[in-house]
Amino acid sequence: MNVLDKRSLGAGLGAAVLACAVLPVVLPPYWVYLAISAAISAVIMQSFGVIVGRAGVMSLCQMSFAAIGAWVVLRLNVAEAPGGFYLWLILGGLAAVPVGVAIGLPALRIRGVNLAVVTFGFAVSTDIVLNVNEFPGAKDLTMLDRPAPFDTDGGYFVFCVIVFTVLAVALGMIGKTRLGLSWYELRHSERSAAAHGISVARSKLAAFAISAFVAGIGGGLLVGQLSLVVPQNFAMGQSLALFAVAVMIGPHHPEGAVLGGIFGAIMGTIMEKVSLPQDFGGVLFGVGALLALRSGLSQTDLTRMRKREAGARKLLKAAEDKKTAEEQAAADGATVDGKAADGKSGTPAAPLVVPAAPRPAGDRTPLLTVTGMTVKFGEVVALDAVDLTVPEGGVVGLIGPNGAGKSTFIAAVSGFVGYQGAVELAGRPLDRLSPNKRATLGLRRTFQTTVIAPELTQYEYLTIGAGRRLTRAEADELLEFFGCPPGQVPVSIVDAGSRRLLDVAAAIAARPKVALLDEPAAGQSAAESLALGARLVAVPEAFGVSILLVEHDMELVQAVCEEVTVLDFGNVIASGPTGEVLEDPAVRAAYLGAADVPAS
Ligand SMILES: Nc1ncnc2c1ncn2[C@@H]1O[C@H](COP(=O)(O)OP(=O)(O)OP(=O)(O)O)[C@@H](O)[C@H]1O
Repeated sequence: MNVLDKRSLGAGLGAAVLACAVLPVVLPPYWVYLAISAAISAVIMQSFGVIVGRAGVMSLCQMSFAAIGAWVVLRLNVAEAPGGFYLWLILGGLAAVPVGVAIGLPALRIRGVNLAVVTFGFAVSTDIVLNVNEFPGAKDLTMLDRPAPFDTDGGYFVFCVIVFTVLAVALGMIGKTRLGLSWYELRHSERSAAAHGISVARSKLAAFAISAFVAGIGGGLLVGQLSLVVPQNFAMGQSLALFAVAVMIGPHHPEGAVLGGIFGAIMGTIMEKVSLPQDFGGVLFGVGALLALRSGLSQTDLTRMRKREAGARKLLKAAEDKKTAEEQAAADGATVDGKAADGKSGTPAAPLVVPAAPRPAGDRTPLLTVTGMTVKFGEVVALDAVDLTVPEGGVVGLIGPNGAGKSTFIAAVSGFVGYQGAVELAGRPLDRLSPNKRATLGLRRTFQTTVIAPELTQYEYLTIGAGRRLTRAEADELLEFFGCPPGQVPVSIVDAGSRRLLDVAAAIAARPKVALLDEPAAGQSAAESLALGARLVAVPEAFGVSILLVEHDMELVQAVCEEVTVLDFGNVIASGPTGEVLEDPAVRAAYLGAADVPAS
């Protein structure tokens, strides 16, 4: 846990203790009652925080999960089950979990508005079922008695704050795990998550399960407040209003959940005081949610990000100063291929090195073997029986003009696109495996368009990529090796070129057998591209990772790749040692144009 987290935890616990000590004493009884409602709403908000705020799933049925928690608590109360309220509360949360998983299943195939409709459908069904079947104890008014010492309103407020705090700490800890970080990645790009070996299905279902548990606890707490609940307490309109608050405020951060809880609980009273209809509060939430959806970030995300960015800019500045000094020293001593580094903002020191000479292919063991790879998109034959091998410890290139099929090749080999043919990694056939399974077996890839969650720091992104918690030293070594900004710097202020390098670093962090890199030099200056080349050449020895490089930058390809395969209209038109292939008249004619090929 870093210093910032400890500070936030201290501040959060301090605020909770203060609220418990002061509010029940100074507030009039009605406001203490409202404070309980706010604390319970804050708990339910945390369930939105997991599924909406972190995983980015549009779930409109959280109050239905809360209703399940409430139903179980009341049922156990009527049955006078052993264990008492505390145990019943947990059982209510647990009872919501399988339902959460069941509702999460459609999320594996559909997303966005369609998924929102499915979850809303569940909310409507729950509404109907609840209205037809009363809650246990409603008929004969079997009320729930709050347990001592939390039996007074003031005491129950303290209990609700304790439950909120325990959940907030637990969710904060989950948020730091790879599962928690993967939710942020899912929110922005499911394919990136899969490429990092994350099971999208498992990760989404876990988010549904945990959010349902938290909502179930919230429902049970509501029973403790009201002694008996009615269907209207869990109406679908409630889910909608709280969803809007969640999107607007961002309850995946505790301060957002508290704010959301307070808004949710007191908005009605405020509207009444200013003589506006109560529903007007919902309209305000809806407008706020629309604004947040447009920017893609909630209010607490933005506030936290600004804070983090302010601190990180100093680190970036220091890195830039260091880079300038290194460039100056290098410029005093030598130039690279006659070109000067351009000092692009936000990119830290890229060592100005002359690229390593290509190494002979030798008789190395084939590590990745692709045979007869054919991919068709309708009438378009994107790949036609392509063979390619990446040897152990090798860096090989895949080049070709725009539309030749290079990205399709990477997509097919990594399991994102269906194909005919065979892919073997270290002798193991991969053809029936999903992208995330291929990734966990040691086949990583990067994308031409890099999508990295801006909420993450670079350290956190490396953790996702590595599939395990890296030591600070390991992470720093990787970032330095690839010339990325310091690890604490949030992705939100890292420039596009550096994000690509970070993506490569994250792929290598997992120490896969083979990394498929799709145009990693795009967005880099000429000097940065050459520096990247020197790094890629060193990757097999430094990290034990072989590389397939897709690039348009011929100087980089020539400097880095011992062998190269050329595609044109999905067909291999040449393959072999880089120098020979680039001299091939067929390659020059079909693809490069003589003027583009640097003399070797
Ligand atoms: N999802 C898709 N649906 C239909 N056609 C596709 C799809 N993806 C790629 N293609 C087609 O397959 C062919 C190969 O495209 P691909 O993106 O693999 O080429 P590329 O060599 O990576 O090009 P570039 O260098 O521009 O990235 C192109 O004709 C492209 O239009």
